[in-house]
Amino acid sequence: MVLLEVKDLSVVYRTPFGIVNALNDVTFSIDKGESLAVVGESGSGKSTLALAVARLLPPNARYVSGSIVFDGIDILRLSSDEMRKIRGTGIFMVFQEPATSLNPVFKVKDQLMEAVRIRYEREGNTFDESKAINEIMSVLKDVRIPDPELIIERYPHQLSGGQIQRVMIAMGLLMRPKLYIADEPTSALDVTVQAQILKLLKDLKNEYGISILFITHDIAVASIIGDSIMVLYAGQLMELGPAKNVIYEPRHPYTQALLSSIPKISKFEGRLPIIGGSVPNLLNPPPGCRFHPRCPHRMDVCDKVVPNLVKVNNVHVRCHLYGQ
Ligand SMILES: Nc1ncnc2c1ncn2[C@@H]1O[C@H](COP(=O)(O)OP(=O)(O)OP(=O)(O)O)[C@@H](O)[C@H]1O
Repeated sequence: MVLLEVKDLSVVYRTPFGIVNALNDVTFSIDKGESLAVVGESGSGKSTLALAVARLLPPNARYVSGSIVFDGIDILRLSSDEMRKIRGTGIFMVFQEPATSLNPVFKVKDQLMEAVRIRYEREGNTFDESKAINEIMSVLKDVRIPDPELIIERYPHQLSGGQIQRVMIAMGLLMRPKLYIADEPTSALDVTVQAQILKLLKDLKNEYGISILFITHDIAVASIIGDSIMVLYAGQLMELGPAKNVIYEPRHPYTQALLSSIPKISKFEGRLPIIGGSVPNLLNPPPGCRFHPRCPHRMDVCDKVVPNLVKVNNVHVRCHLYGQ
């Protein structure tokens, strides 16, 4: 069953220097209980996509086209109040900087209590403090927080990055959203903690049937967390499909280049140079395929015509190598 369906989504930012074309015609869906990892270099539009889905784009952003249907509701048509109700309960988002997601003046316990209270309210139940505390302790154990009794009495600044991240994951679970959006939630953490949190997210996805939209610049991380992977480049969706296909039979030259930087999981070891050049300035994106200036397989057509998204087996790819 489809939970989130995004069609032809384009987003721009207005800036003093002109219009930044951050997302162009992005189409994808996420089923209930499925995870999609979005991967691409810095500036490819990943955060813009996550914020667009949660309707948390900054004021200088504008939806140019497309639709976002969440749980059967076209969320671009909702009022801010209606959207607020969906956020937190239907859609929960953990930001890149987890430290800024918690309120510095309240103890962890109060903030988790509030999350439970919001859910009780949504479900039409009367808030019961002792029941809520039991639930909080049980979820903190699920997220492998050591000494939860001590942690809940602390303020956010008294926690480590890994602890804050786990508290945020716990908060998401207490809210029981249908869609959990995580924007680079592990990138500030050390590798061991990153691996633990990814495993935890996967376990929780399976246990609670939560859908996940996971943003990362690291295709190795994407391959761990994503049932499917979307490769974004300069605001264009380049490849989208089941993780195993994208990782083991990458079709787009950009996906291949991303994979060549982690030879261990790729059969492309040593066959492609590490990707040269950088993501273009989106005030003035390259015409045609936005990857063409860096592409080792560039053809005459590539700087003239935007390739269509074509289906090759069960993967969608936007590249002239695969026809129009
Ligand atoms: N508030 C903003 N105003 C103007 N331009 C913006 C704004 N936020 C992002 N951009 C631009 O939009 C494009 C996409 O940015 P976005 O942050 O979505 O990419 P990203 O892939 O998430 O990158 P990163 O990994 O660095 O966060 C970039 O060119 C960026 O400079």
